[in-house]
Amino acid sequence: MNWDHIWIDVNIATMDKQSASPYGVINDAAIAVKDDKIAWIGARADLPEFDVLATPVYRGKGKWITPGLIDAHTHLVFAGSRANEFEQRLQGASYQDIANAGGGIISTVKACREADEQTLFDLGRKRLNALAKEGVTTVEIKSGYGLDTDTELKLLRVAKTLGQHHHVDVKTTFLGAHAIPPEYQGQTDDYVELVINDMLPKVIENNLADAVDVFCEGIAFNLQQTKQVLTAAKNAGLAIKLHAEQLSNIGGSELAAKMGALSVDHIEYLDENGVKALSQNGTCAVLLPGAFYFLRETQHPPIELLRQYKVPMVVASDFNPGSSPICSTLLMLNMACTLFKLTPEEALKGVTINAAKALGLAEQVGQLTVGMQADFCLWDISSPAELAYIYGVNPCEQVIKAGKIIAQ
Ligand SMILES: N=CN[C@@H](CCC(=O)O)C(=O)O
Ligand SMILES: [Zn+2]
Repeated sequence: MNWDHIWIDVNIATMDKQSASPYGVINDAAIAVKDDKIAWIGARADLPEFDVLATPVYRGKGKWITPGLIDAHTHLVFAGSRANEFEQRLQGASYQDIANAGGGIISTVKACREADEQTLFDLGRKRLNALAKEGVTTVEIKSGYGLDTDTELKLLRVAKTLGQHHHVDVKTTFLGAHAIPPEYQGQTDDYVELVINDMLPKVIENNLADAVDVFCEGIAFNLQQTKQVLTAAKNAGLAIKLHAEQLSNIGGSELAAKMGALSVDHIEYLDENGVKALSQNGTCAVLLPGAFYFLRETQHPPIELLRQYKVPMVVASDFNPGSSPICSTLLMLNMACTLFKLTPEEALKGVTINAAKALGLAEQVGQLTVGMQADFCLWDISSPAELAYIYGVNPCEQVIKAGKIIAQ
């Protein structure tokens, strides 16, 4: 066998959906890499003969390998701080009160319009580095803090450039319909027209986005406006997804699922009809425990129904300055278990195999099987459940991205 390198003396949580064992575990395993792909994986005892003199062999000393983590929902390119709003909320103001008074998302919009690309890039790189250190190898980044054509394009360009300069793969999402900008107050339909007829064509022309998202909510865009944006995106051949049912239930998830959305995200207020729609259309449910925690929400997402209807559950950081200023995908595993009662295995699926599906990457990443991209991490843990159990001492010892060993 002619491989680039091999890992032995490791236990592997493959997250292989065909495996009968929890986490797809293979104990005393080996994994071989050729080019950017997994060339062989299995029990070490079954490892075929290979050229021992020509192939570097790395020993994991009994540690664990998992797929590289995937954060399927972030807003990590932004400028400014909203610590003042954090203080206001602690004194009793709600997230909606602050948004209605012209703060919230709009306050970050002002900061992003003023920031130049280099500043946004530097801020984004720091945050991407923080995620990467904890084993993240793929991340989704949304725009949505520009709300005018130039700034939306600027944010997407920065996100794309981050992906080109970093070993972490970046998928970009155009979220022009995130909030109504001050200059369009009271004219939401006109703003939607700008999103569809000016921003979206330029996003497409410059190949800046893989998907389109909308914040479908009482304080943002209604069902009809949401449908218009998602239809335009679909017609242009882009994937669609939705911020939905975060603060109320206005039926966005059902609409998006029926339109073939990859995912609906937040979904605290999702009801059984909505869950059924996700199940029937193969739409993922993206759970964002960081926002639930930071906004001290009380309405829990319908985890039991999602299980019952076998909807793939994804766990993501939603890293952003307003509702989830927590730049750690790993911490989300713990929060998904403590706040939403996911099992550690469900949580880990939520940042690997299911997160890959939510980004349309199920054939490339998210599980460790032959032919998949060689994105994996070596962890200093004694079982995979430890990734969700303990937080604060980074257990990520090594990252392999597309077959390359990344200096940690
Ligand atoms: N819910 C809408 N958008 C973001 C929050 C953005 C912000 O408050 O800046 C979210 O996913 O939570
Ligand atoms: Zn979000």
